[in-house]
Amino acid sequence: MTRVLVVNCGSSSVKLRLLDHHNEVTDSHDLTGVEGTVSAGAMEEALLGFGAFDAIGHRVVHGGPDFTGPALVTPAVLERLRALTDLAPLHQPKALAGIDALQHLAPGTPQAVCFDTAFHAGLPAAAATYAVPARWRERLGVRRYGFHGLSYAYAARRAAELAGTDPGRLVIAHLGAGASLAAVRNGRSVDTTMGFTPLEGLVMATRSGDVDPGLLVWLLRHGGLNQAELNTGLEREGGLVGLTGDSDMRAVAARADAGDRDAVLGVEVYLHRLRAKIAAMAAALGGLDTLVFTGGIGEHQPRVRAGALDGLGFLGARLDRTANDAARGDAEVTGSGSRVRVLVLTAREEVQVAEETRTTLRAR
Ligand SMILES: Nc1ncnc2c1ncn2[C@@H]1O[C@H](COP(=O)(O)OP(=O)(O)O)[C@@H](O)[C@H]1O
Ligand SMILES: CC(=O)OP(=O)(O)O
Ligand SMILES: [Mg+2]
Repeated sequence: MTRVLVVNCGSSSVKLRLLDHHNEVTDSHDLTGVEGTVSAGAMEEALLGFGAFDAIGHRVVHGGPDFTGPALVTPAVLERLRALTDLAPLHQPKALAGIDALQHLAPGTPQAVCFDTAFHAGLPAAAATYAVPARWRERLGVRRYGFHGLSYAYAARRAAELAGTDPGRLVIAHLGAGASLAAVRNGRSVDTTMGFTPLEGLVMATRSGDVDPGLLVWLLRHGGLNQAELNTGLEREGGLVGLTGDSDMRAVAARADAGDRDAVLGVEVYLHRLRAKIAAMAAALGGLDTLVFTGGIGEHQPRVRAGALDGLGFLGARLDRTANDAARGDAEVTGSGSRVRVLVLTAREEVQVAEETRTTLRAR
């Protein structure tokens, strides 16, 4: 019966949603372009006019090795989350600041933390392990975690509901400011494109995604960069912004349409990587039955969906161009003769967070 205030600190936004006990969003506010942290003052202003709530649920990107499910916020939990800051530098400080702000604004209201990493906690060892020295893996805990799990958990359920059957070998593309893919079977993650941090994999708004690890060593030794500059280049000045000067796919796509050469290349690099990784996820599943697009770009950019499927005909995936261009909200965009169901789903991380928050409170 609990009304839950959900705080979703993404890399490019802070999204506040108040959900009633039916998971209907009754109040909502987005803070966009938020860098670094969120102050209590900003949070208080954003919450003006929101109705009453009984609990608060936070999306926290990194749960490290310890948090494989949601937890109630306690001083000890906060201490453990603070230790993970460098593993998700664009997200973790913001989420912690949000928890702190709400402890001041709504003292006594229970707060839960729900993790992006939890959905991938059961990744098969072959997908979770980097081929690095054993002492790094054992002493430093170097492994692949995976992220966007709250979005994947919701989308996997919703895909089954919409398709009216088990989605089978399911690949979900969460394409927002951050972007990743998950290979899902029977509701479980069997592979994903992000790793130890949310920097691995696809080209993102400001993150490079995959680069040759040898490049990093070379840049430190010969590129005149220190580790802070290397971090900034990969996390904040790479990806679409590094390729085109714009971090927002809307602007990049508009410039590409107008023939801007950097923007054309930016879209090509983005799509080249996306297609390659969709095929890799399909390989982890031994085939592909359902492909889902979600996240700001996945939901709102038909040209990115079309571009991703262009060249993936060998997987049996075809798009209905008209349905793809017209898709609003949750929609099926499968083309005729396609052996793969293609769906567009609105990302609803807040639903997953609200449900996990209620579960955590009940278990208290
Ligand atoms: N209405 C829209 N039309 C086209 N693109 C959009 C739209 N809304 C969002 N996007 C794209 O989605 C990106 C943000 O995705 P989102 O999932 O909201 O990000 P975050 O990672 O902050 O949660 C924007 O940078 C933009 O490129
Ligand atoms: C994990 C991650 O990259 O999240 P977001 O896309 O919200 O920045
Ligand atoms: Mg997001």
